[in-house]
Amino acid sequence: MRIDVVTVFPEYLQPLDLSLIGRARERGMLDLNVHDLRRWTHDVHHSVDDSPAGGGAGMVMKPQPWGECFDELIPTDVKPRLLVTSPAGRPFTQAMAHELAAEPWLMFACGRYEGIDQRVVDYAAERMEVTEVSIGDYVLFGGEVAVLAIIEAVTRLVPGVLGNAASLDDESHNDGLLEAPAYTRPAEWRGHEVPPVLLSGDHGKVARWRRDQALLRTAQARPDLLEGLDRGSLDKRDRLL
Ligand SMILES: COc1cccc(Cn2ccc3ccc(-c4cc(N)[nH]n4)cc32)c1
Repeated sequence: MRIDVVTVFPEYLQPLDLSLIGRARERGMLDLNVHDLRRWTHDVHHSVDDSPAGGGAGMVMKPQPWGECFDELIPTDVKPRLLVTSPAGRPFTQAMAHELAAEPWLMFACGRYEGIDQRVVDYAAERMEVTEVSIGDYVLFGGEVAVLAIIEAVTRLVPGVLGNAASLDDESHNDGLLEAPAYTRPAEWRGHEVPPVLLSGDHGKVARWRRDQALLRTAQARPDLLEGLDRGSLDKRDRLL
């Protein structure tokens, strides 16, 4: 998978040099490149913003650097899927993470200020698939933190990036439920015990306990997820809960 990120703060994306994503890049599983948008500016101040048309507070990212960036990075015959993060975007979910993990080439445009001139999105949409994405109903300073979150969620689904594939099987949101609580050693810590079933060695009982905990956690924290659950995925025991 190829990923390109365009930003005026390339140093914000340095965490992508670390840990499992960093290892996957070293191993050639991810072709991930971060580009400084100011590379496509020509004035002495390398300016990327201008006053908002129609007035108002703040500044807006001007279209010219973005257009020249696309001209250089995107050939005529092969197009990436362009993701533009925004508070007004489509909510990012685990389902979208799986959708994006199937793409051969993703490009992320990180906005700043009050956002990017809309014509950049409209121009790009004439040439490639563009999706505006939100990671939550709150407003960040810019797109970089959202892009880091999305890239983590997407790349951990790319085969080989996450060492132990089993980790993907029973994680939160994978079966539509939140994950059961996790424990490790010691069996007792400051008066808190590991639930005895987890030390029983009975894999059937452990699986049942984890399923029950996942359903209870989901019902408590995210009842909305239960509404969307395919009833067929609930077995008889589930329905008793
Ligand atoms: C566009 O509308 C805006 C209005 C006021 C401020 C800002 C700040 N800002 C600039 C670029 C940018 C990109 C993404 C986000 C963002 C995404 C999520 N989920 N929260 N915040 C915020 C961004 C934008």
